[in-house]
Amino acid sequence: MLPERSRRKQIEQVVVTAEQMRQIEARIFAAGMPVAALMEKVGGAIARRVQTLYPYPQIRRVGVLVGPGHNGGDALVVARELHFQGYEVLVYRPIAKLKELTDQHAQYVKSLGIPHFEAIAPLQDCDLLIDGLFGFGMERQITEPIASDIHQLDRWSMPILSIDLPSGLHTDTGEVLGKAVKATRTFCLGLWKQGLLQDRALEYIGTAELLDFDIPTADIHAVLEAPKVKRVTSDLAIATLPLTRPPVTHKYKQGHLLLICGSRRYAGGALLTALGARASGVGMLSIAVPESLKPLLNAQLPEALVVGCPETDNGAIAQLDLPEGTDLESFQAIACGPGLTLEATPIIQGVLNNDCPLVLDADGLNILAILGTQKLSRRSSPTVLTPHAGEFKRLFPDAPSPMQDRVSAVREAAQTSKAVVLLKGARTAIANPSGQVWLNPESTPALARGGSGDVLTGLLGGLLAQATAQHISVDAIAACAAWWHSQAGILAERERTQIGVDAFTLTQFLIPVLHQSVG
Ligand SMILES: NC(=O)C1=CN([C@@H]2O[C@H](COP(=O)(O)OP(=O)(O)OC[C@H]3O[C@@H](n4cnc5c(N)ncnc54)[C@H](O)[C@@H]3O)[C@@H](O)[C@H]2O)[C@@H](O)CC1
Ligand SMILES: Nc1ncnc2c1ncn2[C@@H]1O[C@H](COP(=O)(O)OP(=O)(O)O)[C@@H](O)[C@H]1O
Ligand SMILES: [K+]
Repeated sequence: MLPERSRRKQIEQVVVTAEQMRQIEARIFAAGMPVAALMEKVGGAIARRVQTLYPYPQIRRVGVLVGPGHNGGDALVVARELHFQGYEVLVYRPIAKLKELTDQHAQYVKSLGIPHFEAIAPLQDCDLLIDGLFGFGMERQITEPIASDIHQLDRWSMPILSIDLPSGLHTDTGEVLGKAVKATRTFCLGLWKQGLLQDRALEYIGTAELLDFDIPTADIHAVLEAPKVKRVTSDLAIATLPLTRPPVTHKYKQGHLLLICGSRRYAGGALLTALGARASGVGMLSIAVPESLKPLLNAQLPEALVVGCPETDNGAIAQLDLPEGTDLESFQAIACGPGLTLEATPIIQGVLNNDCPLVLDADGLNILAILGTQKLSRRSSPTVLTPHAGEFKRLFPDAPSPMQDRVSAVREAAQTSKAVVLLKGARTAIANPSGQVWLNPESTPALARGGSGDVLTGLLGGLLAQATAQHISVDAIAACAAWWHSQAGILAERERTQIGVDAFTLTQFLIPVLHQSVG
């Protein structure tokens, strides 16, 4: 038996599809756990949590939405338990034919005098709704009259608690199947369902939490073979950070990062990338910028080695002018792209042909889209691409749309390009060429602001440079950078409101949030 804390840490990292959850459940039932006993255990846990969050008598009237499957069965157990705790419970049951176990619960609940309604209107005056219409068995579009009834819920103002996932969402892709419940809270049962970590599901989920019901870890491992989908938990990210150094070391042993960024037109991008890199703790930071940006960078980052490069007429880098005795392979990592403009194409060609771990962002990606991602498969060092959805579509026009199933999109992009791909968004998704996917579970729309991606590029470059000697996988480093970046956004939002998180401010929260997270 794993100690509770360690078990909790492990299961918080696991992400499953509906099919994987079915297989895990099937193993538990085959081993002898009665289905009815598990439903009782799950329903009981939900009911206890409801009583904590929505205590009687502040909340008196609870409407329970019951579907035909075991999601509805769970909801009926909750209905019964809340009834015995004094709540006034009403059941909405739009589908008459129920699965056997669900039907038994429905009969018993009815026998207790809890009213059942086919229409939604009688639930209008409830203080709380519990949504047990459909869970991971949701398999087709929601049709009338249920679609209109769910639509009606949007006009009501009481909180809605969804069991497992908001009814109407596809468990894996987060797609709305016709119409979906907009929950205030979601209690995800047992293991995180992949759909809850997809951008397009976010406005339906509300505050999500995992309700553990003691799935044996052996069953999880038996079903989830690598490559897996993992949630980037704080524990995972912190374990990847270069937090402690050996007592005897020197700056070049702590990684040397080269940033190549900026143009006369986009000076700020270079600065934000550099400030992100600074926070990473990288031992040595070199920054190649057009000559005219050198004074700005020197003034803001006195510790960095700023390399002023010859410029094109428009103020882009015309060629890299590295110091005598230095070439691109002298660095542990190179990060380039922010603010370069398309005139820097020869520079990108140069870094692609070199053997050094590489992060490409912004114009680096726009140039790569023109050159073609096939170029990457010839590289012997790792490449990380950090596109937002627009850049992603230009780079990978044949991949699934990043606006839809982001897990499939990022996985296919990494497999075809042989790069680690970090697809930015509300829930950033990262994949490596072997199909491993990481999903960053927490962030804030405060980050949807010009320049915040540049900060991530510098931060990631700095982490990559420090990790090259440590044999940490590049996708784990990218996941760690995404986690750190969004946690800084969350802290900055808390202290400064959502509109107070400009990209420069974000850089100022990278170290405080780390300090807070690692204690
Ligand atoms: N055995 C148990 O007691 C456990 C139950 N759990 C609960 O069971 C749920 C999964 O149960 P089920 O597999 O029964 O599936 P669901 O309860 O999610 O729904 C399946 C039922 O809905 C019907 N259905 C699907 N889409 C429909 C649509 N668009 N319109 C009308 N009907 C539709 C199906 O024909 C089926 O009868 C989980 O989400 C969870 O709530 C598990 O979480 C924990 C273990
Ligand atoms: N709605 C959102 N919720 C959370 N994070 C977001 C959201 N929108 C954008 N972000 C994050 O903000 C950053 C924006 O990066 P990017 O689009 O490259 O902007 P820029 O190029 O202006 O720096 C990414 O890290 C992305 O994940
Ligand atoms: K549900």
